[in-house]
Amino acid sequence: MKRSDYISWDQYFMGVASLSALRSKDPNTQVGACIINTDKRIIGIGYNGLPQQLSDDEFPWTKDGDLQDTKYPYVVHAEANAILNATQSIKNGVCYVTLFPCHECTKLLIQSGIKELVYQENKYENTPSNVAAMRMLNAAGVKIRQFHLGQIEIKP
Ligand SMILES: Nc1nc(=O)n([C@H]2C[C@H](O)[C@@H](COP(=O)(O)O)O2)cc1CO
Ligand SMILES: [Zn+2]
Repeated sequence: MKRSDYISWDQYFMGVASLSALRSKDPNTQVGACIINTDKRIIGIGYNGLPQQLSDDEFPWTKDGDLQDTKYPYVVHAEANAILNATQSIKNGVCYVTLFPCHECTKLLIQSGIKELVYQENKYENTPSNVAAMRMLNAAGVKIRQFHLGQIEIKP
């Protein structure tokens, strides 16, 4: 008889997104994203980090100060990296992300044809970026749902 305690699709894809987030060098917020196609195949993964060729040791990771002295102008968001890393069109795909997307990534996701967004946390709920993102996702008819990974037991 087959095992009954295997992980669900949601746990699997959010698990991949969470594992990806562990690669982030951001000391404050680590985000991971995993995009799947309509066949439930993973077609793009990403985490928040600097563009390639830029040194994680030479650019700032701070939140405060003049914009150019913070991480904000330099970091590529997890969702943007997942889109850029995609091996095929993400049209009609689903994006699993550990943190609700910002307004900029939301535009990229909508424009790439994502039809569903599954997020885990939403620690910036009600900020202007979050409200704008939610407005665009709703207007574009993207299905939005929250999914908490919870504890996954890794067994042989
Ligand atoms: N959905 C997201 N994907 C992301 O990759 N990020 C990144 C950008 C920064 O590296 C970090 C947020 O930094 P902080 O302001 O929480 O210290 O997370 C942020 C969000 C939030 O909208
Ligand atoms: Zn973003």
